[in-house]
Amino acid sequence: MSSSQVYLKKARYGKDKVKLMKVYRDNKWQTCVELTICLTLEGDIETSYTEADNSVVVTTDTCKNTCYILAKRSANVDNIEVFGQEITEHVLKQYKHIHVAHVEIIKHKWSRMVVDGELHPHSFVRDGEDVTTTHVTQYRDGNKITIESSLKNLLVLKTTGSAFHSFYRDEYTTLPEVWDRIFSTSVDATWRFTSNSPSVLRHQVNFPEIHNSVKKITMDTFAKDDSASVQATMYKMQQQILRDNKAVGEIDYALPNKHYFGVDMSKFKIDNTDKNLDVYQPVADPSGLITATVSRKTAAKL
Ligand SMILES: O=c1[nH]c(=O)c2[nH]c(=O)[nH]c2[nH]1
Repeated sequence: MSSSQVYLKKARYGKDKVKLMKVYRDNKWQTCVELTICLTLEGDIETSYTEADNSVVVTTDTCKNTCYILAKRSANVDNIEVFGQEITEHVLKQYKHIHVAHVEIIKHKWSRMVVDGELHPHSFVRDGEDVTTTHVTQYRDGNKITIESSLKNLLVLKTTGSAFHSFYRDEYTTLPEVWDRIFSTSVDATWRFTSNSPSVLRHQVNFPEIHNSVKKITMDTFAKDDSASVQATMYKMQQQILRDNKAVGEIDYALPNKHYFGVDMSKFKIDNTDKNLDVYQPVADPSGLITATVSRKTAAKL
């Protein structure tokens, strides 16, 4: 293939899996924040690919150093959307040929320990594999910024209060209708903010409060809803989140339906059905996968 037939359509590079821990010390009380960061850059970098011109390359090692140095200076490492913006703003100010900065941050969970019935000042426990994340993208063009944040891997289960019946049936359908089943899922929720004003996003949105609200609404709705299906329960979560969080423009959910099927004990003349059903087989795969995006008809007010 001659070189005239191809062109560099897209290019983006940087450092992934930058692991970082910051400890804030306030007299007796200490707080720790553990992050995994991916910082990637776009801009006038084509010649590094097409002409082996490294003069335009801000090294991936520099990207890593930038994360550590800004973490050292920042009072906001815990507030991942704001810390992400601090990094994107720095990159666009420092490197005039870089036009888009992406920062993806995963915040790992360290919850304060309760020891002898009291919160401990400097000991923490990983009490769940759920994480919060953000992806901040800042563009030189128009000073535009987008922020997409998530709650991931929140594993939940309820032993009743979930049914699934009256679904479409044809000659391919074998699933029995159920009025009472186990419902378990691993929540993956992603919500978006968009603004042409980075300073509005930075100063007028309480990002940690929104993370807490998404988690609380997800768990409250999951527990309280008399679920007709994963689809219907999910939509209730999304509606409530948009109702309570005016800065959020749109929210996606992806909920795997982690099946627990009753074990067939009829061969042993044991009734493990209906009211006698209490032994289940968790089935890792295949799992259902239910997704939806719920958006505002008019843009979020920011
Ligand atoms: O809540 C559910 N939604 C489905 O679409 C579905 N499909 C299925 O087999 N079980 C379920 N459960």
